[in-house]
Amino acid sequence: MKLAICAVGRLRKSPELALIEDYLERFGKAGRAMGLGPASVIEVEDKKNLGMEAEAALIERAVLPGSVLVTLDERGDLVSSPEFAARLGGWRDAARDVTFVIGGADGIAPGLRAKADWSLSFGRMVWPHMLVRVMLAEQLYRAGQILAGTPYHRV
Ligand SMILES: C[S@@+](CC[C@H](N)C(=O)[O-])C[C@H]1O[C@@H](n2cnc3c(N)ncnc32)[C@H](O)[C@@H]1O
Repeated sequence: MKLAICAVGRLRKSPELALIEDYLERFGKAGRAMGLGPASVIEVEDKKNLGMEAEAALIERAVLPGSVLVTLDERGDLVSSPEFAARLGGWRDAARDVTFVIGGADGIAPGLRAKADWSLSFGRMVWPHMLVRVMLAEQLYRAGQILAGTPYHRV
């Protein structure tokens, strides 16, 4: 099962990048024995600044073929970490790859949002897209730990 985080904009060397790399590496290592992952980051960049629709076209080209399309959106579903883990486990059991899409400064174009299989919210507040990448990477690692039954996740 492959996972991709498809995001708008290039993340340069930064504390956020270090966190993302760390969580995704740990997720990949722990997930190998469970058929979870690996997870990679695919960055798209609208160099001409043509806006949300142009970004959406770039994102659609980068989506893993045949994958479950999940948009990260403050208007999406609010779920607990165990619920998120259960979804991930279900996709794994169904042999589905998953692409998570994080929008740029203007968000995700409505047309692309309408194509999503699921929309996930990290709360009703709007977070900077670089932080959303970090939060998603951590939740993937956490989900792997929940599915593995380790004590990392405590309620
Ligand atoms: C700065 S936000 C853009 C917000 C924009 N006003 C909009 O209408 O979507 C950039 C991206 O971060 C993600 N994001 C921001 N806050 C989020 C939240 N609470 N839950 C899930 N994703 C979020 C979304 O993918 C969003 O497109």
